[in-house]
Amino acid sequence: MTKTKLYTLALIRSNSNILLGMKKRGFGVGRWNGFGGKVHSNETVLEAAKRELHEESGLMVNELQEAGTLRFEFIGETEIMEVHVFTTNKFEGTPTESEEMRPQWFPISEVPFDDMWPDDILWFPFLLKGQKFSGYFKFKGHSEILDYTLEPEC
Ligand SMILES: CCc1c(NC)nc(N)nc1N1CCCCC1
Repeated sequence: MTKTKLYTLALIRSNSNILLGMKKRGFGVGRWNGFGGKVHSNETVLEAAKRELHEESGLMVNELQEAGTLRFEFIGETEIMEVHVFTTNKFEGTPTESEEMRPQWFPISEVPFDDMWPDDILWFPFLLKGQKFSGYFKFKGHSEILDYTLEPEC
């Protein structure tokens, strides 16, 4: 029986820059990504997004904008990962390295897609345009997308 597990992902903007973190251990290690993780049973998705962002980057936010929803199937695994993507350009604090992530600002024109999850290059344009999106990706291993759907969502 396929189970869906909730995750968050927060992408922080500042003018023409975006904050990414180099994952230092665990799932996705060695790839740049936004900040996020699992939603705990005693919190909302939005609360989890703010908590994970603070834990992984040191930044504090009052508000996060919903940017989109991504669902991931990995061949051979029963769990569907449902990732709620958020963004904001209003934050407090200074990006600080954590045990999980090493934060770095990138100009939007220099997002290191070659060192990110392969789906990111597909949905980033929606995020950067402020167009909400909904996507479903079927992965074989951690680097091959077998098929996917991705559409704007009102
Ligand atoms: C593995 C799912 C995933 C993914 N594709 C496969 N792409 C990006 N950018 N982030 C992902 N998450 C973000 C939430 C925390 C887990 C990793």
